[in-house]
Amino acid sequence: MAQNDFLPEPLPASPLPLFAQWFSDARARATQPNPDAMVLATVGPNLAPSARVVLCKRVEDQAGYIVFFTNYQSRKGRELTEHSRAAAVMHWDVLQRQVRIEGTVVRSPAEESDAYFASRAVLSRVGAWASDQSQPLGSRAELATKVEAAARRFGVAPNAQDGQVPRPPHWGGFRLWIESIELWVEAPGRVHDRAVWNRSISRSGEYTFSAGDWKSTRLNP
Ligand SMILES: Cc1cc2nc3c(=O)[nH]c(=O)nc-3n(C[C@H](O)[C@H](O)[C@H](O)COP(=O)(O)O)c2cc1C
Ligand SMILES: Cc1ncc(COP(=O)(O)O)c(C=O)c1O
Repeated sequence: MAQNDFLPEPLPASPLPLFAQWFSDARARATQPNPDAMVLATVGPNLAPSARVVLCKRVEDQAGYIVFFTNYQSRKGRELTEHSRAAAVMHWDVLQRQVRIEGTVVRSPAEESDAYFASRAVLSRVGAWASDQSQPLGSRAELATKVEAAARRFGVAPNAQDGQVPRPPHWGGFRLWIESIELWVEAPGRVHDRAVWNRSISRSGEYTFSAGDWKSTRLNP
């Protein structure tokens, strides 16, 4: 990206097409090994925040949510089940861009999780059965034994390229519905370009929200 390629003036009514463009720019330019990586923050007991990296597997810019996949019994999975509020941050250093998202999660429909799980490498599918994500583990050898047992259960050889491994019921997607999104562009002298868009959303179905209009605000850096 050219330096000083700032946010449009006036700001667009919806930030989502621009966000989707930034996300696809980062993937197309392969700016880093995992350009779809984002830090995901959740709320734990006593309102303590916790954060970790996950991969953003889909940007749904028409409806206004993003999707990531994980173990529903992991720490993040349990925290999101208890408190549905979450925040995510993407940063593409080479593009001098940052995106901050805040919103509410719902689990993805089972068919969508099935479809994504089926697209994963077979050993990643075996691993999802073997790993009780975020639970204590005695040793690496203990995990290797669990991986071997899961592979045997589904008839998958150690060097297999494919196999029939169904999705574990405790593994699937979350849709993070966007209520607030900030787009940030780096600028010389730390005089960066920032704008935030907010909207209200209300649950309209098991997986869906209806959303009000966006309100945009430029911010000091
Ligand atoms: C680049 C990268 C991508 C990752 N993507 C995912 C992911 O999409 N889903 C996931 O469950 N864990 C992913 N992880 C592992 C998580 O960061 C984390 O270690 C794990 O999910 C356990 O988090 P928790 O104990 O907070 O639930 C990724 C880690 C890295 C470094
Ligand atoms: C534990 C775990 N689950 C899920 C993912 C999501 O990516 P993929 O479905 O491409 O394996 C990752 C990516 O690093 C991961 O580490």
